[in-house]
Amino acid sequence: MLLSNVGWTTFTMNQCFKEMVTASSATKLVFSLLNPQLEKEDATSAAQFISDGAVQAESISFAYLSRPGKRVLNDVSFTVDRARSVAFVGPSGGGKSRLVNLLMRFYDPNSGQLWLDDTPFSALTPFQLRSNIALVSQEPVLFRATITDNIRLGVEEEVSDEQVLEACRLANAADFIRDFPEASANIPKVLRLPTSPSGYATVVGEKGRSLSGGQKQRIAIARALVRRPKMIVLDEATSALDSQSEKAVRVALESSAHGWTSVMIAHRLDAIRHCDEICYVEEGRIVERGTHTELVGKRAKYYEMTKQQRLS
Ligand SMILES: Nc1ncnc2c1ncn2[C@@H]1O[C@H](COP(=O)(O)OP(=O)(O)OP(=O)(O)O)[C@@H](O)[C@H]1O
Repeated sequence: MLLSNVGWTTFTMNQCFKEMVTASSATKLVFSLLNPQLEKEDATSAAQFISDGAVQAESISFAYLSRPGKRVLNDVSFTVDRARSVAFVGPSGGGKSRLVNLLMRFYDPNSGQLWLDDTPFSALTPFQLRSNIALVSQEPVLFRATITDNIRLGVEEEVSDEQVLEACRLANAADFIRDFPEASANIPKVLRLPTSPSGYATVVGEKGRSLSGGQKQRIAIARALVRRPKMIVLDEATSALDSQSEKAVRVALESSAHGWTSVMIAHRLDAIRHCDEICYVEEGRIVERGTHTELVGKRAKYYEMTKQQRLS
């Protein structure tokens, strides 16, 4: 999503990555290519911003420049307290992904304001914001590098092997990674995990071609977790998992157990029914909100969705 938002083609990125050896050098290059301004801000800015993980949207509206007359978000307000979870559901085209775009500050709202704790988004640099919020999208971008390097990608500070393993365990990825062959002939020793040499040193093909959709999604979740974010945004991030695997990830990621805040978007209601609050988004507005039980009790739009999915 980030790549498409700045207009880079996959072809260009592939060219860049052909000669890459380590993820850390790749990361620096990617970030500077994607947004030179970010690097500048980074160098001159601003203290690191450490959030509690509470987010608030106050009457936000948004329209694309190409369609100024059509508000894809219209007077949307919500609050997610620290370590709580909120889900956005609703029909296709309702505006859920636009909300994620605003939360990650890929765009700014035309009116209204978003807050991270008590600080308006507009007072934070993108770097300050994104170092607190990790996004996992439906189709994560993986690079031709080892699984470990794909997971460590973008993290400036030291990430230990144990942290990588723990993140993979939570993301329900540890088992399939352990069973992968190590493509040892081509891997410099320095890239191998001493604690678990097999699997993690496997080089995934370009764009993660050698992995299934569900495996890519779980690696992307592990990548988000090693950043130790205050907030995790899951945009259809488990859509390719079977229901057993999705449940394992969901239980492991419970916000209350880890202290992070989660924002989830999903079409499969099974994946979000446990959230503290569920918002039904339609035509750019939140038209229903409450817990799963409350919304089912309303016998309205959310309830209809549960019926379509045969969910009780
Ligand atoms: N780049 C764009 N320019 C103009 N309109 C856009 C653009 N991207 C999305 N839209 C419009 O914004 C509206 C909201 O789209 P959005 O992707 O947020 O919906 P969604 O609820 O996430 O849908 P889905 O569940 O299918 O992912 C849609 O009407 C869509 O056509």
